Amino acid sequence: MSRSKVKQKDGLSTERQKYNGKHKTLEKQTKFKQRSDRITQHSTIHDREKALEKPGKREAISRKYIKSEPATGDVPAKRKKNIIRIDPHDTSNKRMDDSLLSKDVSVDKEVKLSRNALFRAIKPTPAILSFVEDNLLGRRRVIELKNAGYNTKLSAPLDNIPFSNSSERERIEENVFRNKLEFFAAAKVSSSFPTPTLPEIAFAGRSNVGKSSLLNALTRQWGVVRTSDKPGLTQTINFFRLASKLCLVDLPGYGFAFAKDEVKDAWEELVKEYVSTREGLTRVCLLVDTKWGMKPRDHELIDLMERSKMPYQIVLTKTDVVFPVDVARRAMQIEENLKPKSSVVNPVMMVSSKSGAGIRSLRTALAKLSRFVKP
Ligand SMILES: Nc1nc2c(ncn2[C@@H]2O[C@H](COP(=O)(O)OP(=O)(O)OP(=O)(O)O)[C@@H](O)[C@H]2O)c(=O)[nH]1
Ligand SMILES: [Mg+2]
Repeated sequence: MSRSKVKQKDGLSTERQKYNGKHKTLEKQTKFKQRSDRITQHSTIHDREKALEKPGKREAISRKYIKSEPATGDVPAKRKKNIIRIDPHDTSNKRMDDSLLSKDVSVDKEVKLSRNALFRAIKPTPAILSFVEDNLLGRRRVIELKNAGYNTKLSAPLDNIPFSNSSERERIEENVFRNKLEFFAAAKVSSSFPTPTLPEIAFAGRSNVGKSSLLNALTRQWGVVRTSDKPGLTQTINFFRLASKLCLVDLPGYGFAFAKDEVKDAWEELVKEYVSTREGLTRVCLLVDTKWGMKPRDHELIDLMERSKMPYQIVLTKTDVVFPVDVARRAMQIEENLKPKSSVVNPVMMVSSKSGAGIRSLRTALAKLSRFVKP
């Protein structure tokens, strides 16, 4: 046998071997597939039987199998789409008060806008504007406050430095407000008011306007009178004594507060009674939030004080949250509104218990009311 024939034979045998090998693997693969198909079929039937035993899952699983099973010829029925057609001329479903409501909202908006526009139209006089600037009232940057001598690290800065070189002011304040403020009585009903032995100055106003904070700032004793973010913290009439000079009275706020209506009404009645009948009450400081201005409840109290001839002083609070020009506008607006009133004490005072602006001026004005210190 020649070498080439041997090679050919060898080649043929290897090809056949290869073919046989391939054939065998194909056979193996088909067998394996058939067996796995049988297993899955078996397990499917087994699973389905199992699922049928569990009543809760029965429906869900059977739906799953129905989905996965090939369609057996019948075409699934098409689901009908629910189309809602709205007839533009049909008014049966329309709320009868729809048009009324929308009218109300628009009227409200108009009133609001016009009030806002009226406020913006107020042109503050140069005198008020320069007062606001000189006393660092209105929104300020920390750097400005630091440059003016405020200790911005304290929650209640001690003083408004620009006024500290007046010796008369210092003398008056030394005598009254450098004394330690002590809490001495709280009253929930008028019969338990303490006997009036000292001239009293009361702080009234809506809830959360900053009455308690102002008392702390005036006496430089942060924390003596409790304050809170939540309107309605002060719920009784609290009396504080400044040695034997003055009595400062923290009143519960009226208007919006986190309290039941009947409780709020009771506070309001108590405040009204105190303000109109209390002997020894020398001045009421009516606090008004600079941002929001006077509200109907403030006017109610003003009317009461006018009737009982009780002198009252308007104090704008939280001046640090609005622009200086708006502080000036608010002061002008209030002075203009209260022009016809006879018991109001002018001018309107402006303070910020947070930055300390205006505190010294108010302290001086109030110290003059003390029986022992004559200016
Ligand atoms: N930015 C700013 N916040 C202030 C100022 N004064 C008070 N606040 C904040 O206003 C909130 C209410 O202050 P309070 O002093 O408790 O107010 P109140 O009028 O005594 O409130 P009631 O006791 O609930 O009637 C607190 O979170 C104070 O920190 C202020 O001058 N500036
Ligand atoms: Mg309070």
